[in-house]
Amino acid sequence: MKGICILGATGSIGVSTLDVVARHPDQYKVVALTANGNIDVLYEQCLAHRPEYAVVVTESKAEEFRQRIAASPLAEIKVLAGAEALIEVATLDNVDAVMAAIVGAAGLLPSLAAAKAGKTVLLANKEALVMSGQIFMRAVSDSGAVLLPIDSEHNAIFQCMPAGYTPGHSAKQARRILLTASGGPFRKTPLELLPNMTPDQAVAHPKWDMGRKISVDSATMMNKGLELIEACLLFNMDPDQIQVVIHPQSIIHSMVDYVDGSVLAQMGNPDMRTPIAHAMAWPERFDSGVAPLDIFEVGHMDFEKPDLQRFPCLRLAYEAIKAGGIMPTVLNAANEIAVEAFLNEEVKFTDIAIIIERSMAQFTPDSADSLELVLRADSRARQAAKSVIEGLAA
Ligand SMILES: NC(=O)C1=CN([C@@H]2O[C@H](COP(=O)(O)OP(=O)(O)OC[C@H]3O[C@@H](n4cnc5c(N)ncnc54)[C@H](OP(=O)(O)O)[C@@H]3O)[C@@H](O)[C@H]2O)C=CC1
Ligand SMILES: CC(=O)[C@@H](O)[C@H](O)COP(=O)(O)O
Ligand SMILES: [Mn+2]
Repeated sequence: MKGICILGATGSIGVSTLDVVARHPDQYKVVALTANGNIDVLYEQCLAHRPEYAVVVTESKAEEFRQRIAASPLAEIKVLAGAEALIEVATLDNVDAVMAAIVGAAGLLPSLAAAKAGKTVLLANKEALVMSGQIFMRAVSDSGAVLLPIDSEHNAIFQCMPAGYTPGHSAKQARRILLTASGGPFRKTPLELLPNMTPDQAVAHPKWDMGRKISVDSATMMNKGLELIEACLLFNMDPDQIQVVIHPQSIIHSMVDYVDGSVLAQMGNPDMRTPIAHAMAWPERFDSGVAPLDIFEVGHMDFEKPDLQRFPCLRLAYEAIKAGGIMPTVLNAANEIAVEAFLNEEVKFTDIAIIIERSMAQFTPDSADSLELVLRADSRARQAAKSVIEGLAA
């Protein structure tokens, strides 16, 4: 029996993870669940899964949650508050696996703590890896942690790697990765209409049901930019070895091209329970609840080159990873600020790329060799992006 801690339990990945956990009560026991402030969903999850710990990051919500728990049949659950508590539960002795599913930079410190503690890290929180890069990968190799990709493309690539492959290493006979992308909701939208796209239109992903931030990232294709950087780190490849391919059906979740000309692909219905179950059962397999793929229903599959004029965020991500140093951290931080402003209707959809580009222009690719340097770059980039937004509004 493995103990699991789910960071970001109340989000889209967290809910899918608990769905998989519920199918395998003989293999997984929920030790800890965490939320930022969504205590209604957290309460229902506690009722269903009876964790030892529940963490609510927002202090006022944590107090409300404590009172609700105390007056319920769940009184034995220990309720912790604040961001420090995320680290505490991610490193508990009886936690074997940590699902890193907090959105954005807020997930970095607990995910990194899990890696340093030698846990099996099920990594959905791509922003944590993009912003910390080699620091994260070194923490994994130094501690002997097991790092398993949850992001559908990276999980697919991992499945297409040779037997015995460990993330972070080169697979010598693999010469290229074909990283698939749906193209998002605006793949065919006339360019002149893009500035008018609303948050509701941007989060209406054609194939995947996800949280709001990653859905906007898919619409700008910054999601693919972050995934490009994630793939360079996880599979030890140069950005030039990674070809982004728009595949609107989202049935192939990525491919690996080998030196002998073989191209291996992983396919399946677009449902995150597949990569989650794959990683949770690895190196075995177990049921995810996902229906078998109806290949006749799929009928045919299309592939297109991404248009960098339509998707400037993808170009910015290539520039950031090629520049190196703190630039991926800056890219990620500026994107988080820009997406938040867009979701709050403070800036236009097309301003997202402008904000990131103008923020990046204020930085040089200085060293990102320590956590302190990364956190400082993250904070400075957020400030830069906020100043750009003020400039746009003026
Ligand atoms: N959704 C998907 O299909 C996929 C997601 N991913 C990645 O997985 C991660 C999670 O995505 P997704 O589940 O869609 O996101 P959601 O927005 O649905 O969920 C985010 C989770 O993080 C919590 N959270 C938000 N802010 C904080 C904070 N400051 N401190 C602590 N916890 C916080 C939320 O808590 P609360 O509910 O209380 O606000 C919630 O549990 C992202 O990094 C995303 O890129 C990767 C591939 C696919
Ligand atoms: C499910 C998943 O892994 C997402 O990251 C997905 O890839 C988003 O779709 P896009 O290809 O549109 O970014
Ligand atoms: Mn993905």
